Amino acid sequence: MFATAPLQYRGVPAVPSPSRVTVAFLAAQALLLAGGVVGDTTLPAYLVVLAAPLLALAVTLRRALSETEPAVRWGWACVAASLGVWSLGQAGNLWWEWGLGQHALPHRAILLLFQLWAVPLLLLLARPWREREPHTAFGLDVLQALALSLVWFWLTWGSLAPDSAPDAPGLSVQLWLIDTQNLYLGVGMAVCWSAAVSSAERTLFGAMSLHVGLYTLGAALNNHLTVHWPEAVTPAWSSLITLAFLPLVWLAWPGARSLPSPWPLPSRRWEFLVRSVSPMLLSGTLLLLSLRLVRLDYGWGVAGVLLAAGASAWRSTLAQVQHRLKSESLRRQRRKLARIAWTDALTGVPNRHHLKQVMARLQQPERRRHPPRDWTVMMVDVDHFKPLNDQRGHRYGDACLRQVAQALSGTLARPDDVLVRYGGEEFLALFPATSHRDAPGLAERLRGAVEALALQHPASPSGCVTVSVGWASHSEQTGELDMDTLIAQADLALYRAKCEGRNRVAGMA
Ligand SMILES: Nc1nc2c(ncn2[C@@H]2O[C@H](COP(=O)(O)OP(=O)(O)OP(=O)(O)O)[C@@H](O)[C@H]2O)c(=O)[nH]1
Repeated sequence: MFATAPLQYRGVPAVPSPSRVTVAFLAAQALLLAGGVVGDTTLPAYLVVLAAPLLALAVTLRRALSETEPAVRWGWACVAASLGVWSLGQAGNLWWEWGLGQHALPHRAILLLFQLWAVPLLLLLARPWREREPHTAFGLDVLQALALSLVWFWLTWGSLAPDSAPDAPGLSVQLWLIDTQNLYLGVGMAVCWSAAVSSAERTLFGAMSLHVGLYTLGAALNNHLTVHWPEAVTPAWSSLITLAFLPLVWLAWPGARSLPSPWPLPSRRWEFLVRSVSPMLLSGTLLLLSLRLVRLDYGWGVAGVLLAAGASAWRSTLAQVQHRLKSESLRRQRRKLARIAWTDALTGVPNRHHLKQVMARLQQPERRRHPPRDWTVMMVDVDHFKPLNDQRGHRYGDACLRQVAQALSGTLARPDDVLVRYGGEEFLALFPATSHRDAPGLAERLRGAVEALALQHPASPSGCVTVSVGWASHSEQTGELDMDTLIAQADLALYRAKCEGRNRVAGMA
């Protein structure tokens, strides 16, 4: 009987479930911020808002380390990196407002950190999933994602004075730009979610769609209310942005159940479309935003346009090169497979499939205009092969077959002559443009070549391995060539040679 109780590992502490951790976090947040435990000061709110992404960072990093699918591992690592940058921004906020007592817009560097949060997420969206790419393409993607974030930063905050108050005129336009950026990332994640194939991929993009979606909503509410209705936004309310990070804690928890998808499994065409378009996402968006930036800052705008154009040109060149290399290697593999498929593994001479190929080639239109007038087919069979196997073993029999095949091949003189292994110890030789006048001499050459090998055969009357050959010839004057009939006639002739005592040739004109 096997024990059915769950195994207990001594010394390993029980791992809490993601639901317990999330609920505990929310309870702690509620205790801190509601109930008047700490009043309405900003410090606890800032600490809670810093704790949530740090917790999500720890969980996603652990998930990245334990993930087995390389593409998904890379994805979780990107998420962890973005959470790290966001946490830095939040720490900056804390220092700015609580440490320095500033209540105007945060320092530019802090705003920049909140913008750079998007860089790893842009890279996550732009990677061609599961495809290996050269390092240069990745380097260019990193450069473009950075440039895109900087351009976005420029467009959002560039025109605003550093010391603007939270209710400065024109600020709401900037906030709409932030919303657009968050929405862009959220829609991107949802599209990737809809094209995800494996359950690990679906969990990653599903969790990120929830995270970015909630973050977009929370940030929009927070930012717009702060500008238009400042008294409504207490630190307790704005700390609810933590809700955006908790789905990551829940879903990225190693071993957590995978997220059920609201979409049906993607069709091959949709998956293909999303994966093919995503690498061009960065260049396209950078180009559009840089064109907008040109009006504000000509130099940087043009630099952005050039980077986007150069990167997409480089990418398409790489794609061309990769395509050429792949099709070249496919062609080589196809040739190799064809060689394997048409060659007899034991003797190394062509097999029966090859015979069909040869027949098709000889009857190609350009050949049909001047087809060979005469054809000869020969069936060659090793004599007394069964007793040879019985007395000397199959290994010796195989070695003899190999040598016989090589000797027979060696007698073929013209490029169109073919020798194939037709069955166990039976070979077929096809001689186009060979008439019944030349056939007996050729057949004798085949027989003699094997006899000359002088391979020991204790059960043969001659003491060595011999073959019998039956030949049949077809001439143009006798009508259309029917290869099956010709082979059947050569077989009959072989039977005659066997009956007449073996180690001889017999034919049918
Ligand atoms: N070692 C070896 N034996 C093979 C192979 N293919 C077929 N054989 C053997 O070849 C033998 C053919 O036997 P038979 O058809 O009776 O012909 P035979 O003994 O040569 O007699 P005759 O053709 O009448 O002279 C069988 O024992 C097969 O097992 C092979 O690839 N390797």
